[in-house]
Amino acid sequence: MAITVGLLFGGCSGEHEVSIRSAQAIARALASGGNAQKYTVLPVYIRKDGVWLAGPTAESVLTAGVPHQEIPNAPAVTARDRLPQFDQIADIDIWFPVLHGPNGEDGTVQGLLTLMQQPYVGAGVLGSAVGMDKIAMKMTFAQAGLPQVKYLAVSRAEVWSNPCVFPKLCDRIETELGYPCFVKPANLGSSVGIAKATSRKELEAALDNAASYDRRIIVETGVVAREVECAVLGNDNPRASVLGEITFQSDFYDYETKYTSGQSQHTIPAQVPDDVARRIQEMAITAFQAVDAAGISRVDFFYVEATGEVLINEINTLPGFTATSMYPMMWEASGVSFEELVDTLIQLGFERSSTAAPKA
Ligand SMILES: Nc1ncnc2c1ncn2[C@@H]1O[C@H](COP(=O)(O)OP(=O)(O)OP(=O)(O)O)[C@@H](O)[C@H]1O
Ligand SMILES: C[C@@H](N)C(=O)O
Ligand SMILES: [Mg+2]
Ligand SMILES: [Mg+2]
Repeated sequence: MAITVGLLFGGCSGEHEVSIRSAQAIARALASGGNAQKYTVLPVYIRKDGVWLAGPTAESVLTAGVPHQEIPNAPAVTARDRLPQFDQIADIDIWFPVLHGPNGEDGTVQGLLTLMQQPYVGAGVLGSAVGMDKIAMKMTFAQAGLPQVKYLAVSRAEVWSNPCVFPKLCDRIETELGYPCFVKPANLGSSVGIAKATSRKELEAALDNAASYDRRIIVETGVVAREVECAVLGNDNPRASVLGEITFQSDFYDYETKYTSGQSQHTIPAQVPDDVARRIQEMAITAFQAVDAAGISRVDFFYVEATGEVLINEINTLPGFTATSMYPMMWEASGVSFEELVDTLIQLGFERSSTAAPKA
């Protein structure tokens, strides 16, 4: 009998639209070749307001590729409306959370599925939470000996609450990091809410904007470097893909550059010396294990060619699967087709859930 995969997508996150595009690609791969007989896909869509929808609405969002339009003047949503309708999801054998960003890639959904004793693809609560929060992630990477850019952790309260604190905060950033610096909401992805600041005025605006997305904000020294990524696949013995390099004309790899076809170029395998490639692959595995990721991750790096220095930027425990996303492309170039990749991820999800279950 076919395995029913609960394809969980959408979500309360600034990456909602990206999640829909990733889910479309995964649904196609699960319906192709040998996977078509092996798997039945049951789409489960989480609306931006947190309501879970299975059935025809989820199917139509997946087909159309656009978020569900909320009904004007609809009654206020209650906690009860948000909860998944269990009669519709009772047949699911394993969940594939294709959710990017907060409320999905951050351990929240993983916690719910763990409590329900449901197998799922990807990292558990710890790996998802640590991998999502760029401040916790960087502290973990530092502990694991991974080199990274200098950064400062900032809170929304420092940015918003007290007019005397804010100028001092900006002074500290200027003294300790200087310009250019990158201001980011700690818990987000797809470059949503990220800005490069080259002056005090830009820094102030960037902090205010990042604070609108998250209580936790990170400010980093800006580096001039090549951007290289590595895909990781596996549980306790993860393997690293060949590397990919991204190039673009824009100031940095922002949302539009990421998701508009033709705005970025991908070179896979990345043209870097063999020893550098090996070092980056090792660092990717170290990062994966340091945060306790599982199944899947993409690790992003800066390679400063002039000095040979490699700095880790971040890990993504549920990387994008869109047409311009690197994770499936790097595996394709490493000899793992998209169909094989989603099949492997599901098998790894079953394996992980059988070994992660606590002794009651
Ligand atoms: N410290 C930095 N120095 C130079 N460029 C940076 C720095 N931090 C981020 N960038 C630029 O911003 C982009 C997005 O940063 P980052 O990967 O941290 O964000 P993200 O939102 O988690 O992205 P995603 O999850 O989609 O990969 C980088 O790919 C790079 O182009
Ligand atoms: C989806 C996006 N956060 C990525 O890492 O690909
Ligand atoms: Mg990210
Ligand atoms: Mg990144």
